[in-house]
Amino acid sequence: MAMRPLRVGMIGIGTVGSGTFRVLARNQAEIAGRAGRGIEVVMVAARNLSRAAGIVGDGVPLTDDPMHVATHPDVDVLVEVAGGTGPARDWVLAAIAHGKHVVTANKALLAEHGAEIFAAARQHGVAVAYEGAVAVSIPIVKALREGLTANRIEWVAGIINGTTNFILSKMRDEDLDFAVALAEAQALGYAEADPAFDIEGVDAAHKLTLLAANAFGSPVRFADVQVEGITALQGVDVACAEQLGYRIKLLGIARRRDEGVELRVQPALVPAAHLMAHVNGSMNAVMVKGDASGVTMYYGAGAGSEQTASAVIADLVDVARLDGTHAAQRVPHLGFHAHAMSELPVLPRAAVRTSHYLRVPMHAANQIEAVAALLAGQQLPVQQVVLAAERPQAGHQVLVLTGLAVQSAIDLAVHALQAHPAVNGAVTTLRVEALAS
Ligand SMILES: NC(=O)c1ccc[n+]([C@@H]2O[C@H](COP(=O)([O-])OP(=O)(O)OC[C@H]3O[C@@H](n4cnc5c(N)ncnc54)[C@H](O)[C@@H]3O)[C@@H](O)[C@H]2O)c1
Ligand SMILES: N[C@@H](CCO)C(=O)O
Repeated sequence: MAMRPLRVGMIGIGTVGSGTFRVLARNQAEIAGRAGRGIEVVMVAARNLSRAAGIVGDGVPLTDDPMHVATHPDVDVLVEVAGGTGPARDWVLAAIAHGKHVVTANKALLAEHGAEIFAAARQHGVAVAYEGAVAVSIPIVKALREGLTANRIEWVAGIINGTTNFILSKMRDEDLDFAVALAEAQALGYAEADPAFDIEGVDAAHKLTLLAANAFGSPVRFADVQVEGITALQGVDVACAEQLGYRIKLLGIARRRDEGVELRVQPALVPAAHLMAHVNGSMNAVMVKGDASGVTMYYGAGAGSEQTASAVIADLVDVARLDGTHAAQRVPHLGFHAHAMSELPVLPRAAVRTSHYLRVPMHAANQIEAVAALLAGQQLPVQQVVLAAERPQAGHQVLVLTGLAVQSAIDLAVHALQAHPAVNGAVTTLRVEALAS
């Protein structure tokens, strides 16, 4: 006997919701063939009901009350694609309490309330699936949680925000102004409702929180992520990085060290020859280093309507296949079973060890020696000290690439440089990431 369709209640029918509705309808037969049964949207909550009707047609009941969908007996699985954290937490917890599975693309919700939501889901034996929340079209949660389960994961690093990568690419390739590039990303549906989440690195930090938990078996720890966005990044550094053979990318990095884990989102220099340097526009890429697998790399769209729908629907297919199994027993929400998860100390900023780029503005030309002598006195491992190419308005600049050094040593060197009479203004520092081993 054919199984009855999986009945979906959806909250939000904007960029992601409308894409999900469209792809579910277009690929109905393939999706049902994979899921073992049909997947039907039976109810949608929207703010603007007439706009929603234009997307879903007459056949799907609409409401402006999300809680009605979250708790309705005809709904088997709640798809939360409205965004935000406060009300979304209430809807999701209500759905779980009513025995419903949840699929969400809302990384802010899970980064902030994941511990509570996953605990509730375990208690009620339901799934909370969130592939669409991280690097949308790339099945990276699945890769970490299922494909790489043999490994002790050493690090995860990547470009995990489409909007900022789009802006950086436009600034570099088309010399487009930051604000114009951001407006374009918003018009294309890539940016968060509040784009400060993208450009300040917060969205990438939300995603990194979920990746790190799946990689290391540690609870979601958003508050511990060191977060730096791209708003303070200057065009001159993009050009100077190019001169040195690097490109600047906003990276999320979670790395296991002997003393603890690094969790950080920062603009960083990546070697121009590295694959990561060639991830452009709204594309994302994630690298994972496992002790057995070695380095693996995943590439795909990082934002967009149907690109995110692809992941949301994959989660729905997983739910459709559960068929009465206790969801958290089949695949734990964060890759590890709850009893096997453990807190890991997070390294403070001062203890993070990487190579660094320094741009030192000088009063006069040809003052490389002054900078080199000062850095030698600081016992900083220096790999390269060169003059920046002449740029009108940029003044005289010396560029430095260091070897591996902890942040506290860099801070001391910058302090000393700042006090040097030959130095003319603020020294800029950025991390350099080899992303090699
Ligand atoms: N846009 C992307 O590329 C993308 C990718 C991955 C994840 N996400 C995440 O997916 C979620 C939705 O993003 P989006 O881009 O589709 O946003 P959106 O603004 O395009 O759509 C959200 C929709 O939800 C509706 N909504 C909000 N609050 C509501 C409420 N109380 N009741 C009924 N409807 C409500 C809004 O009116 C809007 O139509 C967010 O959590 C976002 O972070 C977005
Ligand atoms: N605003 C997000 C959407 C995808 O999560 C981004 O640009 O990456």
